Amino acid sequence: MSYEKELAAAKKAVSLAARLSQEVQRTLLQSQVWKKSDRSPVTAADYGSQAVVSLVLERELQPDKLSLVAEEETGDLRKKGSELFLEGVTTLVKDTLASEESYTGSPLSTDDVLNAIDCGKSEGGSSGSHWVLDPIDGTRGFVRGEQYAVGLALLVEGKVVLGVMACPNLPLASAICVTDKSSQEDVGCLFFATTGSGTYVQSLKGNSLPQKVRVSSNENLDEAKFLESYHKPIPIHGTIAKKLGIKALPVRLDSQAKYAALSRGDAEIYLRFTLNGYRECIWDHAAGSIITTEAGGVVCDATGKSLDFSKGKYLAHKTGIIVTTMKLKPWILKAVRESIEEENLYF
Ligand SMILES: Nc1ncnc2c1ncn2[C@@H]1O[C@H](COP(=O)(O)O)[C@@H](OP(=O)(O)O)[C@H]1O
Ligand SMILES: [Mg+2]
Ligand SMILES: [Mg+2]
Ligand SMILES: [Mg+2]
Repeated sequence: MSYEKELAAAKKAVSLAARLSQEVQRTLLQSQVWKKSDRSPVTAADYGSQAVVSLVLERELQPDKLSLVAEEETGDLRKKGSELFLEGVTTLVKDTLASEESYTGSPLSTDDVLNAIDCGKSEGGSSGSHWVLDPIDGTRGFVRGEQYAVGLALLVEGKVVLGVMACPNLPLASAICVTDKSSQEDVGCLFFATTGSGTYVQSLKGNSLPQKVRVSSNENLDEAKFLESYHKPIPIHGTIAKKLGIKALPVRLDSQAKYAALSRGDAEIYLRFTLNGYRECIWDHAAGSIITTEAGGVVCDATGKSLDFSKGKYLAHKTGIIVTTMKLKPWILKAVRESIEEENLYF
């Protein structure tokens, strides 16, 4: 199956959500950053992006029932005192949809926006088709004015078959080796992949044709570049990198932009070990994983097994996510195994 119609709808949804998020990022004030019950940040862009993607998928695909597994919920938006904020989100969604010719003139109420966000309550699973959405991944990076992504994937019978990811602040040239000023200014990437058809990137501005991307062919660990999350140092990453003989310091990036950067060869390794038994959500990895594997990369857990997206909203895996190239996988897994043993870590 080619998933042509689904891909076109997903690209449209993600591009519009990215447009909304860029608008918010330009004018965001610290006072507009809310805290969720787990203390993590959320903004009008997280809610607005989820509403836009939900509404666009609904309008473009007109499914009997849209099944969407998405990060945001409407509990806080429905509380007393949130009315102004909700009005603001509704205006953002309305203006974003109105910027698309085919959607001009459709009325939209705050209830429509709340219902569109609530549409993301599906639990996913191993049967049927489910869309998986992280409306703003890397909200911390978004708030700092740095990297973030809008990640949308389609799960069919428990397998990711399509992924689209917008990285509005990622240079088209490279996330790491920015050589001249013009390549720094040319930012905003849209990555997409469907099963068996490879991974492509195009400018988010829509002014270039899609280019096929491949992971790095570098086998020399001395020169390998390694990515990790921005927000928390994870000691075992350093142990693994030292064992591998990697000379460069890790490059810290927020969001699934790490998967996208690796898919086009900006870096060879992305390690994601977590502290305190944190459970990974599927929306943090679904789009990124297919974008990497379709570009010839590998995404697995600390034991070398592929990630399983079929168990509901959480990933079922042995702690530690490893993203790398086929060629380097055996070396990384060996270093991971030895580091886990040496540090007496039992996951
Ligand atoms: N303690 C933790 N360990 C690992 N991931 C965490 C975490 N707390 C939150 N996250 C997840 O990590 C994501 C960001 O990943 P990264 O660090 O690669 O930028 C967050 O996505 P959101 O920003 O969408 O909430 C959130 O889901
Ligand atoms: Mg996320
Ligand atoms: Mg998010
Ligand atoms: Mg979040």
